[in-house]
This record gives sequence, C-alpha cells and structure tokens, in this order.
Amino acid sequence: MNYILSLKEVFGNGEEETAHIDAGRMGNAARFANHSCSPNAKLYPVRVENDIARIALFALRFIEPGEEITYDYGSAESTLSDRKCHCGSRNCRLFMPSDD
Ligand SMILES: C[S@@+](CC[C@H](N)C(=O)[O-])C[C@H]1O[C@@H](n2cnc3c(N)ncnc32)[C@H](O)[C@@H]1O
Repeated sequence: MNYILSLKEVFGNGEEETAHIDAGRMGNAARFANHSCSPNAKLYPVRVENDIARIALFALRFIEPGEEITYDYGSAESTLSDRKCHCGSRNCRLFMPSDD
C-alpha cells in the first residue's frame, strides 16, 4: 500500500515547491482516505504559525455519518496511470491519477 502524498505548491512569486509526505509509519486517520473520481472532500495545505504545511481535508458537501471520506488524488496536471480505480462513482475515470 502506498501512503506517500506528493504536494506541489506554486507560490505567488512563481516559485514551485514539492513536498513528499510519507504516512507509511505514522499519521492520523486521514492517511486511510481513498481516492474517488467524485470525491466528497478536498485536500489543502494549511500553515498555522509555521512554514511547514499540514495537510487538511475539507468537505466539499455535507457528508453523511458513516459515509466514506474520499478525495481526488489527482491535480489539474495529472494524467491517468495504468492502475485501475475502484471508486465506483458514476463518472469514474477508470484509472487512478498519476503525476509522474
Ligand atoms: C493512502 S492509501 C489509502 C488507504 C488504503 N486503501 C488502505 O486500505 O490502507 C492509498 C492507496 O489505496 C489504494 N486506493 C485508494 N483509492 C483507490 C481507488 N479509488 N481505487 C483503487 N485503489 C485505491 C491504492 O493502492 C493507493 O495507493
């Protein structure tokens, strides 16, 4: 299982920074969130009194109690990988996103 999250940020001055966060050994419940092509949450970097970003999931709509929280692993720059997506949503792209 892959728990590495790559976060690419583009700042106002045009500078780009990519951080790779490995939640393989520790992390909170968010590390178990699966990808969906029709997600109910979105991931944002959040900085609070610190230059190091924390990753936060924000709901995109009301999430029912017991409903799985999902987010789109891809970005605007993503292509599709050869790994099948099992999100089961009606508009599933059939393959997992890739930023390689
Ligand atoms: C951060 S883990 C998510 C939690 C993981 N499903 C688990 O049981 O621990 C990311 C991995 O989960 C799997 N995964 C997540 N969403 C998926 C999806 N929609 N279709 C297929 N595999 C998925 C992939 O193997 C991916 O590399």
